[in-house]
Amino acid sequence: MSKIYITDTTLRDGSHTVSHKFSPEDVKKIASSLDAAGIDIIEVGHGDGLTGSTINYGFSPYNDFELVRAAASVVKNSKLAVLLIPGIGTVEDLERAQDCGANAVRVATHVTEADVAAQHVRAAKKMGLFTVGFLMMAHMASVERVLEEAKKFESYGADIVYCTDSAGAMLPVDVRDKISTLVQNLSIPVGHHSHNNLGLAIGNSLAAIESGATYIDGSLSGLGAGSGNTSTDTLVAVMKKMNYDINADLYKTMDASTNALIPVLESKGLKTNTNLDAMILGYAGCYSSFLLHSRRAAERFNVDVRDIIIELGNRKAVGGQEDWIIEVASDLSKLKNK
Ligand SMILES: C[C@H](O)CC(=O)C(=O)O
Ligand SMILES: [Mn+2]
Repeated sequence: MSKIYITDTTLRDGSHTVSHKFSPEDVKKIASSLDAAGIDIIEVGHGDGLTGSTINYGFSPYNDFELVRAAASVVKNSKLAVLLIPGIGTVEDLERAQDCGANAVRVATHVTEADVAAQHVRAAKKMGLFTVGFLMMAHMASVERVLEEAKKFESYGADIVYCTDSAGAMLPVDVRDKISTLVQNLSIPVGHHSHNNLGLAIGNSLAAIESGATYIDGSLSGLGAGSGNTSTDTLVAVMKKMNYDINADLYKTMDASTNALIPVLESKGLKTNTNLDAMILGYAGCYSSFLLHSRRAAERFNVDVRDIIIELGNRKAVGGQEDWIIEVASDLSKLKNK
């Protein structure tokens, strides 16, 4: 199985959800957690890309360059990306973003208009940036047309090309058709970016991976435009469960949501209905009604509730065996204090 690389777009697509009001401090908190979690690429900036802060797309109190600089001050291992939509941002903006610490760019165009990105992709490559061609609204074009446009990005020198479901309108069968055609006919890697408007983001991401995509987007707790993006947290859990080779660490990715993103959202009066302990029930194959008792046992024995749930899954506990929860928590506590 090929290695799968994850791009997290909490700080760019997720920016739509906070009306482009992530501050440099918010960016530092979230980007450092994503970096610590082993996320391969962290995208930062206005939701509509570099210099998107306008009357058309919504003003941000912070400019993209401040945000990139804030992320660059904490990111040690991940690539740091910006999104550039030719016509909104310019090559000069990209140079400035690079000066602030960006080392990757996603050049985004409508799915039938890759032509407008030729000079931006060539300039980005010349600047030594990791360069992604990002074909938006991919549901609107036929498989053949998506391939034709993707080939343009390849010919301009892009390192990867994305088939982007901007409207969250694609069904798994559409994702399979488009991604497998790109994979079979391009010599550069293929990526996919989902939106969850039909509740299909994780399923479509998996369909993309099973069709040969090796770059997948997510965002913490699924934060993003519309119903949000593929949740990076869930994506990492599912990929680990399926034994895919990824760099991200499951607990640290969850912690990035719980300890970085959620407090930032709460500070802005926003809430998510993320329930990551429940996600671990699915990861571990543990009975859903065990969650409440597991949380209580975690507190009582001062152990991580996720470890309890995973161990209950390993021991194949079923309904009626709730007493095992205490036993597992006690065993984990003894191991911890050994
Ligand atoms: C500018 C858009 O928000 C880019 C994107 O994430 C998408 O098309 O989806
Ligand atoms: Mn998007």
